[in-house]
Amino acid sequence: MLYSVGHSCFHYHTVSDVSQTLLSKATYKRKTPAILAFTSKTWEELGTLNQLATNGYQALALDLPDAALKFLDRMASELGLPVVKVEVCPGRVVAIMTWMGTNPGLKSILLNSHTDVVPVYKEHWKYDPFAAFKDADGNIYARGTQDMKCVTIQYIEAIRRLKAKGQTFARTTHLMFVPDEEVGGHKGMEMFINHPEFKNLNVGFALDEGLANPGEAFTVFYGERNPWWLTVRCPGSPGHGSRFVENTAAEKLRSVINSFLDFREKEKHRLNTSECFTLGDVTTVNMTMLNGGVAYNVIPAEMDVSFDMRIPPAVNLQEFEEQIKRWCREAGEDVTYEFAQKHMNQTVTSTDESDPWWHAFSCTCKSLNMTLKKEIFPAATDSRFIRAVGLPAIGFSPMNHTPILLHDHNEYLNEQVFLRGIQVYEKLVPALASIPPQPGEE
Ligand SMILES: CSCC[C@H](NC=O)C(=O)O
Ligand SMILES: [Zn+2]
Ligand SMILES: [Zn+2]
Repeated sequence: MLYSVGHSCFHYHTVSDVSQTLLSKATYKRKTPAILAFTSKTWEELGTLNQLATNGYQALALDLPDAALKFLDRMASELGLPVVKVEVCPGRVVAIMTWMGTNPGLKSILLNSHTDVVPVYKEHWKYDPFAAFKDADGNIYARGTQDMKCVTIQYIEAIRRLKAKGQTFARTTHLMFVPDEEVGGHKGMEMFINHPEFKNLNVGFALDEGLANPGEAFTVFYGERNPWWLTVRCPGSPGHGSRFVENTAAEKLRSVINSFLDFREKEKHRLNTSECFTLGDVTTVNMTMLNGGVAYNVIPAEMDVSFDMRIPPAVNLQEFEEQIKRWCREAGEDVTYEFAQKHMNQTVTSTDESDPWWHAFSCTCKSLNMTLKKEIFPAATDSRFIRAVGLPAIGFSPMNHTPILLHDHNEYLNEQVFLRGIQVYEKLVPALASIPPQPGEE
């Protein structure tokens, strides 16, 4: 499932990925790619891929997004499961395979995975990142081995084994495959979660992706930090580069950068000095883009800086924004900020043993001698949309003894770890799908 765009040999898996890179090419250079890439304007401005091709961008293999859906169709027919497909946005299809329970009135189990992956820097890979090469140690190298093709296939193979054994369960299990996660889920899960077809699924509990754990334990995620992406605009007085002009954009910019990065240092220190903190427990701030200036000797009328911030659920978001406002005020006159992403939902999923879903999940893992580490997910997954509508969701990718390599060069997963993961779902699905009716159900 690749888009190959001529001129460069990157591989893309969503239209947004294509547009995001094209935006950084000449015509759109003056604008901020990451911000534009999340507005509907982007794609309309760019036109269709055919138009791009006539403008010198050769777009190849455009039918390839269908390849994932064709693959899923084949899996569904092998499993003997019906598939429903919903085009949530033009060209963005959510596919759902449904294994009906014997008591379909009960809330269902959702096994979610995303079909897109992030691009690669091919030259930094030991093997072709789209060939799934397995080395002598059984390590399978490919983009998506950890994020999250492994989980998709583990779900499918677990269901295949359970069905082959002739098992049935009271609750229905849905396998859902969504596009767009890697670029924010706005044209995937965020759209679908409010779609009548989603409500029809009658979901009671969801599993979605997590992260590898380099040690013996398995990490499970019961909440996520909220992503805030913002650009701070620093206007100032222009003038000749040889003079001491008052009220310059750069002086304000310096103050803004210092405030944000001083805070970054404090949070880093908090993380490094506390035994019990993980990345999900502190706020990260990274300066990711810097814009401004037209010539060496022209003091610019504006300079802008962008930050990627990730805020734990326990932080008071109103107070946090007040702090940002203060930093802007302190930087000087007319310093403003605007959000490209501002997630505000701080719902976390219960991991109390009295919660029937968590109880079934954790007891099953215990029975498999798995140690679980409960954490807040440091980045953002589609689970945040599931939790935002009030449904419990656990982020879990059964990979222990595995370095965290998602989005990295040479992403790999060992076949033994992968195969064990199938066994894990082979136990988890029956446990979850057999939870007896709860008060208020039926
Ligand atoms: C703000 S939406 C961004 C979603 C993205 N998810 C996966 O990497 C992330 O950067 O966490
Ligand atoms: Zn992912
Ligand atoms: Zn990812």
